[in-house]
Amino acid sequence: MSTLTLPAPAKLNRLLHITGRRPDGYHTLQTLFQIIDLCDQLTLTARDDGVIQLVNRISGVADDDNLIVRAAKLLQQASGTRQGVTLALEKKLPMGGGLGGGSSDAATTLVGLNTLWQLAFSLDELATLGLQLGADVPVFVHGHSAWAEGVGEQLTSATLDTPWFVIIHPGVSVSTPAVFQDPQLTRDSRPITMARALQGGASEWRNDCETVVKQRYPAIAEALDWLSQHAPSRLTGTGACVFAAFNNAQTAHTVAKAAAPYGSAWVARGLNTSPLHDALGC
Ligand SMILES: C[C@@](CO)(OP(=O)(O)O)[C@H](O)COP(=O)(O)OP(=O)(O)OC[C@H]1O[C@@H](n2ccc(N)nc2=O)[C@H](O)[C@@H]1O
Ligand SMILES: Nc1ncnc2c1ncn2[C@@H]1O[C@H](COP(=O)(O)OP(=O)(O)O)[C@@H](O)[C@H]1O
Repeated sequence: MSTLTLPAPAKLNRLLHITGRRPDGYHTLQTLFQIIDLCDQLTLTARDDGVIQLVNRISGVADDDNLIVRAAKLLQQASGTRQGVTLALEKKLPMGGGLGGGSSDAATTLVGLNTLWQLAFSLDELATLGLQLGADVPVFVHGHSAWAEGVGEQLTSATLDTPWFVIIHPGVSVSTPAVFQDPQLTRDSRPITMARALQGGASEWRNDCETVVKQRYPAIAEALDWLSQHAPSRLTGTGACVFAAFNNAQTAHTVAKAAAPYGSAWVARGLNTSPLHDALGC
């Protein structure tokens, strides 16, 4: 097997609480990550000359900064393998939208190359490597919806409901560092247990970044206010995407169609296991 074509799914933060700030400035979080069936697609072709080659560039991202190139180099270095890879990424997920596409692309690279290069790293080892690339990489490496703590790396698998989500990208780009630096950000939410999060009603199912993000980006506030007329709606991550859950596909498609004035809209199904892991049988 010298070529693998694999999905890199997106995630939603069904809730996101900020519980504190570490001495290094990073914020401690509690979040419920849900994997969804909206995916990028990555084709990895093994090569024996050690070269890591990217065939299609992402506009605005230097090749050496592309998370799939960084993930492949990291794994090559960690394993000492002399093998290389040609990487072809079909990008469907909006960048910087809080859907975790870049992190998921990196995770698919790590998990896919582990198979292609026959390295036998465990998922825990790959997740630890992936954390160097971004806080959201470990959940995609483990491939299950999860309760996350710390900066998102302390994971407990969780089984969530699997509704159809309407996701709207209001077309603005959110600066994650600016949101986390905002003096008005709520950063003292009381830590809760996973059981409480899963049972919790509307008061727990909130995103602490939302107030600050709505103030800074009126287009996001407008999309949230509009979507909230149809179902309870929230921001994912630090945005820019907002989402709401529906219990049937038809209603979700009707709402997504009507969302056009507020941005690009998608319908995606909530999942508990990652299509990446389904594809590899792991
Ligand atoms: C908050 C989440 C939830 O999923 O947002 P999204 O990225 O998905 O929107 C993520 O954990 C984001 O993690 P990650 O994507 O690795 O964050 P980065 O872009 O590297 O963070 C940019 C900057 O935001 C701040 N930052 C980020 C994460 C965190 N837990 N505390 C922070 O204070 C830091 O200043 C950091 O330098
Ligand atoms: N393969 C990649 N796909 C997406 N973004 C990437 C990739 N490689 C590097 N990046 C950079 O990572 C940033 C965050 O990407 P992404 O994970 O899509 O957003 P978010 O963290 O908001 O969910 C992008 O704005 C881009 O500059």
